[in-house]
Amino acid sequence: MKLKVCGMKFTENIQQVAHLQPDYLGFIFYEKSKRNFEGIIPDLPNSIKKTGVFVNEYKEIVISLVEEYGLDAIQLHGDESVEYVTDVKNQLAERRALFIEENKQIKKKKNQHKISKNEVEIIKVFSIKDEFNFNLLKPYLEIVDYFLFDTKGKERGGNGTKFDWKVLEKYPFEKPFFLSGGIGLEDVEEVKKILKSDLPIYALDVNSKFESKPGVKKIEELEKFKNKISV
Ligand SMILES: O=C(O)c1ccccc1N[C@@H]1O[C@H](COP(=O)(O)O)[C@@H](O)[C@H]1O
Repeated sequence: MKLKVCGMKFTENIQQVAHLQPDYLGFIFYEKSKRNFEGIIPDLPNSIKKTGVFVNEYKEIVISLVEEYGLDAIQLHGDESVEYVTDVKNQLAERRALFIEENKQIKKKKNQHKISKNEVEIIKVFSIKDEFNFNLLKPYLEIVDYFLFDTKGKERGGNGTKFDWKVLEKYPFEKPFFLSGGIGLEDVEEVKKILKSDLPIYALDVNSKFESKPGVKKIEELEKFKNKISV
């Protein structure tokens, strides 16, 4: 089971969490969030996918932050339409092809912008309250790599509350998804139960339930969680 730790903010804390070797580290690029990221991402092992979280952001800004930070994945956490996601995906692919071509010609070892080794993964978020119409996901199936299910709440994300995972029993697709929304150490048994189901859960996404304050993750608790879910 993959693990994504989201809402990273401070260098030392990022390095400590990276030491636990999660599969994804999330950086929120959303000014209204208490976890809005503005710093420099320290060097991370290649195994950790740097993920930018965006909420209805201008496409140009998404693309420029992907390049500035060498993001491996983008998590679209707003009301991004199929057209929006398709356009971002195409633009990222074009920029990548151009970058590779330029790099071949110039044979420069160092470039102004970083680029991920692989194509940028696209994770589209849908927030769930008590029920959900999974038909809404159909048009996204061809475009996105993963869905992420979070809990609908007052804030766009990081509400720290769980939705009723029973809703997922009606998930009709094979497309793998991230399970998110208020997951904490106290949920280990319930998490283990849902992981035994036939649902294509690809990763668990944790955030505010492992914080001492917004953006600061509790390392020992994260380590315990990681160990418990990987047994
Ligand atoms: O955490 C935030 O502040 C945030 C703001 C805007 C969009 C997404 C945000 N976080 C994402 O919310 C989910 C669930 O977090 P939590 O476990 O309920 O705290 C997670 O995917 C974060 O990426």
